[in-house]
Amino acid sequence: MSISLQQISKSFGSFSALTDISLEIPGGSLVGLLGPSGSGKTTLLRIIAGLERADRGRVLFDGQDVTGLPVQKRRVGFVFQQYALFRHMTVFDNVGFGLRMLPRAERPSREARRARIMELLTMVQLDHLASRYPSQLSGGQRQRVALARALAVKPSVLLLDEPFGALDAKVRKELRRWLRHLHEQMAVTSVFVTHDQEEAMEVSDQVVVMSQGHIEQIGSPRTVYEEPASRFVFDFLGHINALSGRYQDGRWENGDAWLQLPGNGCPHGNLTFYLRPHEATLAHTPAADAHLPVQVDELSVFGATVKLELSPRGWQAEALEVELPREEFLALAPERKQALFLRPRHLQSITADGGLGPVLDMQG
Ligand SMILES: Nc1ncnc2c1ncn2[C@@H]1O[C@H](COP(=O)(O)OP(=O)(O)OP(=O)(O)O)[C@@H](O)[C@H]1O
Repeated sequence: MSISLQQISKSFGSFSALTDISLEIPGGSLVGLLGPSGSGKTTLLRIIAGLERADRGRVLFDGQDVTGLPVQKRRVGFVFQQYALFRHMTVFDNVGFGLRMLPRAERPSREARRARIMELLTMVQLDHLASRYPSQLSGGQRQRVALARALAVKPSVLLLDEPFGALDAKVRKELRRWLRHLHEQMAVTSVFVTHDQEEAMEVSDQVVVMSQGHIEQIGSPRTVYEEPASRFVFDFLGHINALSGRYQDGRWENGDAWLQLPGNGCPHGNLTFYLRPHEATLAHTPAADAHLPVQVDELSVFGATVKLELSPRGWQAEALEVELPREEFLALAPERKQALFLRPRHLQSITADGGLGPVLDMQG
């Protein structure tokens, strides 16, 4: 079932929560709505569900206008962060609840319901816990029951609002992979809300980045990360280091720090660069084209890349963060408090009006 949102706007009193949102969600895809708190993700999800009415615009399911249809008639399944399972019902009865509530004409027989429930419980790998009560399950298991329950009535659209938000990091990661896998099996059009970049990037076919009630960018995880359409997207997806200074004729300066940049494409005057942590190297001596003295504050020696927190020496910048491949880190063998030199490989310039300017690649 494809979903088409056409020029959706929604205000709460004088506050505009969504402004002119248009979005095409292909049938069978898994779309992540990503944005900071208050950007309108949940409101948009509720409008798709029919739990909230838009002030303007239309919602279409497979080309059919469902704008005026109430939630019960839209065949949507939900999973929320704190999905309250029925505490007095077993896992089996929780999953079967929606099926029992169907109008008599649509309700499957007792045997068919039982088969469907067991099929779903097997799919979420909880068939062995069918007779437990929610209080006897872990948080991750409860969310899997919630998901099985949402899928029981064969929804045409599955909506998930921060489904793993309340769980610890390890369980979240497991459930993400598992949701991806489940989605591949079921191919039900799914929209999920998250403010966690990693989650959106790992799970979604398409990411919709939202800010202040509008869409900043729609694209594959790779596109939004590698080709951000705006400064907001660049900033929001992953950590950035901001290097601000004065630029003239290819040379950028800030206190003792300077860069001799390729080309001469930036406007003279104040100029800020964004630098991703993995797009820089560190050395014991400055390079011919980069003199950015730093001191090592913290090292996080965990996994295939090593994260270093640095502070500038003799120039002004917020604390800097650099990620080095493990071999590069071992060859450099830096220690806390050690003085080193930072060399960017790839810089994104920011224009005076706050937009994205030219990208500069340092030679070599
Ligand atoms: N029923 C309501 N009445 C008044 N304001 C509301 C209502 N629902 C949402 N808002 C406001 O609309 C804005 C968008 O809220 P929404 O819940 O959609 O954001 P969100 O991106 O999902 O945020 P979060 O990640 O914190 O859940 C917020 O500023 C919120 O305070």
